[in-house]
Amino acid sequence: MFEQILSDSSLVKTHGYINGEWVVSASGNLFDVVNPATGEIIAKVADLGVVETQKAIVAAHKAMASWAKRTAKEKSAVLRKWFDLVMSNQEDLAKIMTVEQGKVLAEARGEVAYGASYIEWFAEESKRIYGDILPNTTTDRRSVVIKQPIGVVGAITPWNFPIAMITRKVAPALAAGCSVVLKPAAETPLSALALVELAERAGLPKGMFNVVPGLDAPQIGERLTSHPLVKKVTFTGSTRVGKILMAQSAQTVKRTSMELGGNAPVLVFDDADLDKAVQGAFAAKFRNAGQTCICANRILVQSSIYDEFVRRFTEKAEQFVLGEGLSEASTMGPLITRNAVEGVSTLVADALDKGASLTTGGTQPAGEGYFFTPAVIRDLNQSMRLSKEEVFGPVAPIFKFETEEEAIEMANDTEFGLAAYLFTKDQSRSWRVSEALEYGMVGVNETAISSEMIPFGGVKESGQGREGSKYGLEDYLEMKYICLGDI
Ligand SMILES: NC(=O)c1ccc[n+]([C@@H]2O[C@H](COP(=O)([O-])OP(=O)(O)OC[C@H]3O[C@@H](n4cnc5c(N)ncnc54)[C@H](O)[C@@H]3O)[C@@H](O)[C@H]2O)c1
Ligand SMILES: O=C[C@H](O)CS(=O)(=O)O
Repeated sequence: MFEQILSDSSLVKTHGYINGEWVVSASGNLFDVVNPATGEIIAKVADLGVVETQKAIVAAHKAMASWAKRTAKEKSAVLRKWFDLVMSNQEDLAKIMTVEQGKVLAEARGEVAYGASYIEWFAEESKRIYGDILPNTTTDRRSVVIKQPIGVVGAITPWNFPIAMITRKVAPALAAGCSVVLKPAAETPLSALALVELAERAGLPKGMFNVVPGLDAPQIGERLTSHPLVKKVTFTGSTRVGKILMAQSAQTVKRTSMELGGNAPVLVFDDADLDKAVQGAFAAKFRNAGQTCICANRILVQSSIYDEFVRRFTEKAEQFVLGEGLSEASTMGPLITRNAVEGVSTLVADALDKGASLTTGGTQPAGEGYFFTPAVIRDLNQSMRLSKEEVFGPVAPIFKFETEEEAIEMANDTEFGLAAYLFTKDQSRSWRVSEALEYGMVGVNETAISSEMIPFGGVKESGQGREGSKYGLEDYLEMKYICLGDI
């Protein structure tokens, strides 16, 4: 097994974690965790279901009372200790992530630090939950607003950022005083289980953070969205699943936070710094082998610089070294599954069938891993699936536009609204276009826009709520108005 590459092999956990105990499935079932670079089974994890989810919810509910009695500073200290432990185990966590998700080690190390930054940030924010005293209509009363934890949080997360998508939810939930029942993606449970092991080592009380790995996501999700003790559902994943969870949550009027699908356009105007635009679009496209929700999904380039942009972008794409993420020589890993490769291949074939052309890549190398050579496609049109669908893979469709108005129309022609980017030296254009783009986040001459200090989230069918920043706690707090009469 791969544990021998770790300094602390006890971080590899294969049971669920409920109420401070490592538990096997009531059914005795296990599911395989596969290394996408080799197709090999690297672990067998307990396949938990409704029975265990129910137990986790009850434990989470009971645990909140004692956590609520701790001061903000005491909560902060536990979160800070958790942050310190994640960072001191960064290398092991990165290796666990690479073998189960595939991303190259350098990216995995970066994600561990990025995920840890949310714990650090909310360790501090836990001391900044403020209320309010409001003016009144009479002099014999006082109006007070206090903030209280919303309650037990059900969380469901994706495989593409196996640590950061979890800490971006669990850290603010704990900071706000909420307990959590998490169902991680079945493709990447080991990262989630290592995280909760470190939370336990940090002194987080039992029941405050529970992890329910399981293959039957719909049944676990149904429990989390319908149980009356769960007051909040927070989800990161596809818009398709987000809609299911929102509908299920409506039956008990749960509050939801949804971080859903994306279809990010990159607008490159002819007055842009071309090198900066190529580099920015390239980084946004190929991070995590193109498997991020804010990846450059459509690259829109003004006609006068189109050919030169395509040439320079292609030149960079041809430099990737595909390989297993543990190898320092690799600069791009595999996709998450064989199905993901087939999905990306189908999108490329559709574009080529309708008249587009490849300038590089677009092939499936021989071997057991789920690799796809980074593809650059030119001369596309709006009839092609790549103009509408989220690629979630290393394929860069480069579209041409003539005018600013046409670029904005193309960019907004999608049900998604997560992130968008534009490159221009014209300051008035940067404001004009940023305000016209129907997206929750806009990068101007920059595509590395994510951090724990910004409000991450989308509009339209990319979701609701924000994660991170000074706004991030609000999703886990309820506001209570107290009217003090007879003053
Ligand atoms: N907005 C963001 O911050 C963000 C971040 C990462 C990924 N995503 C999006 O996620 C998608 C890719 O991730 P994915 O393939 O893991 O998404 P997915 O929606 O297939 O799965 C996400 C999670 O939901 C679970 N799930 C699936 N069906 C479910 C159901 N019926 N009920 C309950 N849970 C269910 C999965 O097991 C997984 O844990 C892309 O669309 C990407 O844009 C968005
Ligand atoms: O895939 C979605 C992630 O939220 C992207 S980022 O790592 O937060 O930029």
